[in-house]
Amino acid sequence: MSTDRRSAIKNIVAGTAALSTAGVLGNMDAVAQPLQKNMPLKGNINHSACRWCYQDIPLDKLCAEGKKMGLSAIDLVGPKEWDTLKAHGLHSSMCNGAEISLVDGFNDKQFHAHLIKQYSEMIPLVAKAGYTNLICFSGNKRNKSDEEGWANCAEGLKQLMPLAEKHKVVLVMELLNSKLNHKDYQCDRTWWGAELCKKLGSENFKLLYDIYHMQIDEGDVITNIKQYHPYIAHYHTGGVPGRHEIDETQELFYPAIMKAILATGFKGHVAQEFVPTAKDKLTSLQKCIQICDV
Ligand SMILES: O=C(O)C(=O)CO
Repeated sequence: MSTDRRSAIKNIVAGTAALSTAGVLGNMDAVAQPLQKNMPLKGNINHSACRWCYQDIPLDKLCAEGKKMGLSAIDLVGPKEWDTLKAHGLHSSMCNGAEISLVDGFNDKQFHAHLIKQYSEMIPLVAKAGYTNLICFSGNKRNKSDEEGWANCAEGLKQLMPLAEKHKVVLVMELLNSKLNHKDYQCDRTWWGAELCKKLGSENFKLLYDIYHMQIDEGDVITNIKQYHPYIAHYHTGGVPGRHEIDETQELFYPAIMKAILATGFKGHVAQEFVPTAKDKLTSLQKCIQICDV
């Protein structure tokens, strides 16, 4: 290598290190950097984390530690735990507790009576607590075509829309992969969920775009977010493959995904839903928040 070329490369490396130390590259290099304990958050992304990923940590501790690292909400918590969130000044960004299960959902008429009763009871509770998003699921296909799934979901959900609209609650159907984790789940493609939103024609039914699940089933994450964002109320994260930390050990580049989400004008929450591999799960959570803090 010529001396000129070698010294040019040295200069680039030194320059990059200097920029990085000064924090100029910000979270674009947070992916591969160790956690920066006192890095202030930028305030553009509303950060949340899913309760189930930290089951062995008492909710009170998760809230206290989460708040310190910049969480403004916790996901997938039901009425019994809302008081704990409130005591810490945290929002419930995706309420649960009305669903039967991921496999038994709105795409099957045999569950409609039960689901309508449960959601009719839960919607006013969500509203009274000052929350908006309530999770729901399509259920498994069990040989139903796309058309039958859409028709059944629409028939069941339509009965809940007037109550949801009255209480300003949004029923949010989660997109899950059917290739690996939830075989036979029906709402497994963004276009399928968006079509259901169109059939319902209500701002009170939207989608939870789970970045981990959708990378597995359809990829094109940023393109799909750009195309379908009017139907998306909420986002979940997770590293692919493995659903672990969203750092340099996996294939998605979360800072770019977060920038694409912000560019759509999104004002909701992004909830971390990776299963930590690190012994110190809360340090992992803080680092993943930093990665997403664009
Ligand atoms: O169970 C799962 O895989 C989920 O993503 C639920 O949010």
